[in-house]
Amino acid sequence: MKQYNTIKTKYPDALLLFRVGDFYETFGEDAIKASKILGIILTHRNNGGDRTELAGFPHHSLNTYLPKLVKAGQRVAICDQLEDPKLTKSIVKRGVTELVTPGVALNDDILNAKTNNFLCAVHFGRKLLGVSFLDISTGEFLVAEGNEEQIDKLLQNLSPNEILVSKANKKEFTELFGTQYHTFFTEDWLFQDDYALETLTKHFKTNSLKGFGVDQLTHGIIASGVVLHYLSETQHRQLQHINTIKRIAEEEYIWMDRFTIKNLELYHSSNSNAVTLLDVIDHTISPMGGRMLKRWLALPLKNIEKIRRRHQVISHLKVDGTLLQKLQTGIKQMGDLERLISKVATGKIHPKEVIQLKNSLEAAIPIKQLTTQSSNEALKLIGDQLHSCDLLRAKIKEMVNEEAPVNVLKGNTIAQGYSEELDELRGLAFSGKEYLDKMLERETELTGISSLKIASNNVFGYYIEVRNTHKDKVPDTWIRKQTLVNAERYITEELKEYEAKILGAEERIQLLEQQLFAQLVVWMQEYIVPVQNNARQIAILDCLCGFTQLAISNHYNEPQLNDSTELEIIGGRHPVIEKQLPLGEAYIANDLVLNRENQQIIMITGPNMSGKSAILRQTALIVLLAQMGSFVPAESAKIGYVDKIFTRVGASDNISMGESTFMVEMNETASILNNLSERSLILLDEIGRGTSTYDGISIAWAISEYLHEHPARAKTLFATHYHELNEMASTFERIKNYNVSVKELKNKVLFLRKLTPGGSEHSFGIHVAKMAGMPQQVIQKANKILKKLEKSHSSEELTDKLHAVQDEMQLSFFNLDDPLLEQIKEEITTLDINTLTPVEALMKLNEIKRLLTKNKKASS
Ligand SMILES: Nc1ncnc2c1ncn2[C@@H]1O[C@H](COP(=O)(O)OP(=O)(O)OP(=O)(O)O)[C@@H](O)[C@H]1O
Repeated sequence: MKQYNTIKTKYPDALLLFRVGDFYETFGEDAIKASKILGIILTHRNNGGDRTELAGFPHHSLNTYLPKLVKAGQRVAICDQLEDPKLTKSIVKRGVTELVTPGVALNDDILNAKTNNFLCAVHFGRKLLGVSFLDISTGEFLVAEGNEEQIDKLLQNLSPNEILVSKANKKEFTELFGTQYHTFFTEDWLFQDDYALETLTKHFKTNSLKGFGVDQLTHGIIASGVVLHYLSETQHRQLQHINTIKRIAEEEYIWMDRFTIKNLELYHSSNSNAVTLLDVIDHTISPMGGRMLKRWLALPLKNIEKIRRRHQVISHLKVDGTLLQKLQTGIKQMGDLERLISKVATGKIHPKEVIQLKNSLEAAIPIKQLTTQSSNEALKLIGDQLHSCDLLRAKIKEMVNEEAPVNVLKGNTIAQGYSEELDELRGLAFSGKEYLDKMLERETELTGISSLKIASNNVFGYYIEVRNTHKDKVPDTWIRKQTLVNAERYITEELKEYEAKILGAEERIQLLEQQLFAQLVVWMQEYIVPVQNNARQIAILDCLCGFTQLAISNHYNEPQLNDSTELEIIGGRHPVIEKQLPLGEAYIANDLVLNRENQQIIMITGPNMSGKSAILRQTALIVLLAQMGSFVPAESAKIGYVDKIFTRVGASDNISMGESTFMVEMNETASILNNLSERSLILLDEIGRGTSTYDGISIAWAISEYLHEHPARAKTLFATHYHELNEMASTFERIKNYNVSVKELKNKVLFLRKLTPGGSEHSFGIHVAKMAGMPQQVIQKANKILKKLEKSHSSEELTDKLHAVQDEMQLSFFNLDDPLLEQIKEEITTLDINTLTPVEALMKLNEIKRLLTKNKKASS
């Protein structure tokens, strides 16, 4: 226990698995936790009067229990016996050989094949935050920096399994990013620029980080340094596969904030059973392809050329079905190249996996041939970049047995014919039977005993057994070892010698196989870079083949990307909803045009359940799919590439805890209005409905007007129940009204789901209530109340009032030509909010106030 306690104090935050003989034991608090998580029995033992809890499991079950502990969010320190207990008289030496945490895992049972397992660190700088992501199982190492929103978005997109934050920023981190992540709060001193730079340059064996193009990211570098430091702290020191660090070049990708990622249900859904976009579009067949697709979804491109290249490959493969099939057959035969080669680097690969690696590389050969011969440039490029790894494959073939076991100690790993010494020893060990048969024959003849038998047991090894009837014929040189009822067992000098030779040979074989295998693994490390590159090319190819499959099976078409700012979708569909409809029900396709000239904002009205949200979301998803490089669920689509997608859903659809839901809605919307660009696509779904009708209409009106008047003229779809907003179209030239049509049949509503020009008169909420099976009395009463209300608050009255306000206020900020207001506008627009402290902001406000009051006094 003294030894245990000394080791435990070094790992206070981890659950310590303490090897005792054939068991891993846990004590005290750890035992209570382990027994709960693993469902193993909790016992007690008295320890010099103190009662200690105890729970353990057999050491060979580590692979079963460890993943459960890590998946439950535990950091697990594995403490092993560092010497052979037989060779020591005192207490056996023990030490922690690995610290497994949710973000640092190499074990296949912990990892999810199609998902990266990122360890992340977030550094809080004075103005910016730095972030770094590292997947030790694949070798990817990424870095970025930005404001809270940008970091938040990256965290959402890359879903790290563990985040390291300095203790000093614990509160700040939880306030900004919530509590949904596994976090580990580390010592503050680690977050230092010089220490980080030293850690990184030492690892990469470079003088600076210039070569990686990340030397300017001071905060990102600090975060990256912390991540690398953590790896050594968790006893991971063989990291040759982490050979580069890449900046996440956010400016190259569509910007989506976290609300948008959530609202569009790209890869998570608030309802865990719901189907996400990823579920529908993922037709990849290799683990690395699956991981790549997630990355593409998180980071859709803006570069038209790059996007087109992906589309061209899909067009090509769609026509050449045989090529597609052949490529996919090849990809299917591959293991997880990326993770296999990482295991080579970390020295954790086992013989069977080496064979898998070889077979995977072999499967790449026909793929290389097929693609290099292709007339498609992008496919040809993939082929050219695939490395055939001839030497590596040949060496594995020569050295490792095709049927090699998982555990090298099981023997038969090194192929026959590779090592003369090994072959000789094997001959000796395996020719034993023949040797014993000969010995038996000889002794039978010499002694004249016909029923002699040679066998072995664990107690005294090889023996000769003589039945009692022949006892008296036994030579004097034999030594009696055991007496049975009907027989006696003897050993002889020759048998003992033979035994020693065999046992020696077996031990030597084991040692030699281990040595040779270890040498091979070290030799294989030369191939880390080419194999990693192959994995990347195969991942890209897998994604593109998957997109082709998707286009074929779901009838997607090629979108036309251009650098205009216009969006024209003909016959567009929602990729997820169309797959969910009951059998026989067809999804109704819709056309939609948005541009900055005459149709910038579309107000979509229509009853509940008519399909407003579906149109909004499908528009964003079609753009997103197109810019990921996929075909789209539409007859045709012309897309002026988009650089930001914002979506906001009215509060009652998006109930969040704690903060007022309306407040949340307004916060979210404010951040859109502050980040508009000419290429933004904005989807507002029922914004304003979280408050009273008048409040809601006023806010929705003001937001739409702001968007209309803003010089960016961002393309916007606004779904709303407030048909009063239809009035805006008469004043604002780029606002157009549409409705999702329904047909009224004798008090019933038939959803036509067609987007048609023009506004709609009322909301049909009561019809939907009726459809939902609300009792008849409730429906009748609601109808009566509605009629009364409509009489007393006619919506015409309301819209007249709105017009009056409009004339009076000339709300538009941008049309004001008062020189003082011009000056204030100038002041405000040139402010750099990012660098402003709260006090400076107050002072600025005070200054503006003074300007205004001075002006007022002067004019009075
Ligand atoms: N074009 C379509 N073709 C077929 N079914 C559709 C279509 N659009 C929507 N639906 C179906 O109608 C349901 C309701 O659509 P949606 O949520 O878009 O309505 P909504 O008008 O936004 O309703 P609410 O105002 O109540 O939020 C969808 O879940 C889907 O099942």
